[in-house]
Amino acid sequence: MKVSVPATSANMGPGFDTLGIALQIKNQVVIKPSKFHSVSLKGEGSNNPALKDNNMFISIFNDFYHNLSTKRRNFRFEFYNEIPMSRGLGSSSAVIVSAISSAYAIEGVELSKKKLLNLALAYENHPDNITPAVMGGFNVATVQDNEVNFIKKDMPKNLRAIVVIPNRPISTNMSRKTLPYKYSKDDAVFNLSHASLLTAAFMSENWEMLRIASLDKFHQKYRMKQMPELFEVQKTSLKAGSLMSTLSGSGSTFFSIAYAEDSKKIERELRNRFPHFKIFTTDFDNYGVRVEK
Ligand SMILES: Nc1ncnc2c1ncn2[C@@H]1O[C@H](COP(=O)(O)OP(=O)(O)OP(=O)(O)O)[C@@H](O)[C@H]1O
Ligand SMILES: N[C@@H](CCO)C(=O)O
Repeated sequence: MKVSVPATSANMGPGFDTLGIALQIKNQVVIKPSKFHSVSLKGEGSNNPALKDNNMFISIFNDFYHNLSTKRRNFRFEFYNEIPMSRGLGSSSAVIVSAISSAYAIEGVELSKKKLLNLALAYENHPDNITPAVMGGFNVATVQDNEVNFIKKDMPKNLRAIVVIPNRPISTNMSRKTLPYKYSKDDAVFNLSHASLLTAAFMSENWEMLRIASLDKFHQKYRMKQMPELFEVQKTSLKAGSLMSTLSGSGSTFFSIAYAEDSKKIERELRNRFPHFKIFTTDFDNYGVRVEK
């Protein structure tokens, strides 16, 4: 059995804890019944031996598997990870979503994407990464009475994402602690109006509006101060022709959207300026988690 889950970029500027989009960068796990428990890791995280013993995937998988099954089978878990950890590309959401999906699939128990999303919420209480990880596409999501309510929009083929992945991680938990406890009414109205405009721009495919609509006063500047080069990444990307350029989730990755025909030039300029960062262009994912039995 094989499960794959896309990377996600959350917030998208002003949509703190609300907006998110799925990318064609994936984590994949292959699970096979086996005499003994074993784990193999390729790609991101493979240089971290602790992940073989103390792995968030295995612990969430076991929570669900032990609830769903009376049998005590052992498995071999083969992880192929493309999503870098603690870089703001939804690595934790991908693990949560794939672990829950895998436990249901291995037991042959039906699980709708809507139920999966609500189960994932118990492990990550903001819906902006888990929703696109499950559904794919661009998503607006809110939580009411422990349920995610969302609207999804498929991304068109003429746009690309350009990601700039710094060589240092930022932990989401730590980074949330650097944010103000309270915001002024002016800042609240600023973010409300920009997030609304950004959502309307995606829904109506008014891409030229993104440059203004993606401005934020809630979180980016506080987080980017931890890595001041990110201000230059943003300027370079916008100057080179990106439609928008925002901190991805809690960082440290910077995420830009551009027309397909502009994306390679933007990628080249970013690479020239920031040779020590990992920089590439990718498509959007419109499907979300995929289970192959
Ligand atoms: N492939 C993986 N296997 C096991 N655990 C992982 C994996 N990827 C991420 N994790 C766990 O998730 C933690 C990273 O979560 P964190 O929320 O800080 O970053 P992120 O999800 O990449 O960023 P963001 O939420 O801003 O997009 C890691 O420290 C590790 O505990
Ligand atoms: N909305 C979340 C995304 C990262 O998980 C944050 O900005 O902290």
